[in-house]
Amino acid sequence: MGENFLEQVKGKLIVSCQALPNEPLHSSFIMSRMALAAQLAGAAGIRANSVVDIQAIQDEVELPIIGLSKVDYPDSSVYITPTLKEMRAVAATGAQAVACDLTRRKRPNGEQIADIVDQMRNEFPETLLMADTATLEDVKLANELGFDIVGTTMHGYTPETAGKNLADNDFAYLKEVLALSDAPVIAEGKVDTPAKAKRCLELGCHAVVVGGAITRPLEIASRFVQAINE
Ligand SMILES: CC(=O)N[C@H](C=O)[C@@H](O)[C@H](O)[C@H](O)COP(=O)(O)O
Repeated sequence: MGENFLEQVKGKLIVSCQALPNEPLHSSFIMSRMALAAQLAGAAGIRANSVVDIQAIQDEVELPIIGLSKVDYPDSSVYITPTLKEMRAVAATGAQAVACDLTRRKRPNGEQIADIVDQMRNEFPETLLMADTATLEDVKLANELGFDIVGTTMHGYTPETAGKNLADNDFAYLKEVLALSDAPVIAEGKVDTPAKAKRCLELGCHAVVVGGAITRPLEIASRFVQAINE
């Protein structure tokens, strides 16, 4: 299943279809239709949050899925598939890959990522593991733990990387990730134009994930309103 996923998305677009409870499009049905639009447009994969959304999307489209589960815990700022419980639940949907936060922040319940990875390899040997990283140190950790895919998902979204944008200086940070990572790199996070997506692939990324610029109309409309009001 895993190898096949990497083949299917190679050099292609993966569309992230996500809407949290506080967002206007929060609905598994709507996310499944977003995924259908992505499939009709020629995207090669979907990234989706929560077991219910993943299942709705699986019912609607044929595309392979990177699944995750965003959960807030009081004792940790890690929220993307933070514990073994969410990892198992997402893998059990049959999603081809499971993504989790791989920043070096403390995880909920004192869980250790190395233990989570060991357990997942035992229980779900077919499922690919994607590391959502923020820094080069995180990429090194992904190498050490043998993650199958490295994503730049958290770059710009941690206190350490706040204010940074993947596209800065013609993707200078992404180039460093590509040089360092043992695993195929998927560019993700603030890739908000077709030209940027194309550039990520030209630089050697295995695939590129685009989310908000395609599937978050509040974000898209706000950019227009802002530009007009400036
Ligand atoms: C930081 C975080 O929580 N990122 C999440 C990860 O799954 C999603 O909210 C993003 O939409 C996704 O990474 C795609 O990025 P963008 O929407 O910028 O194209």
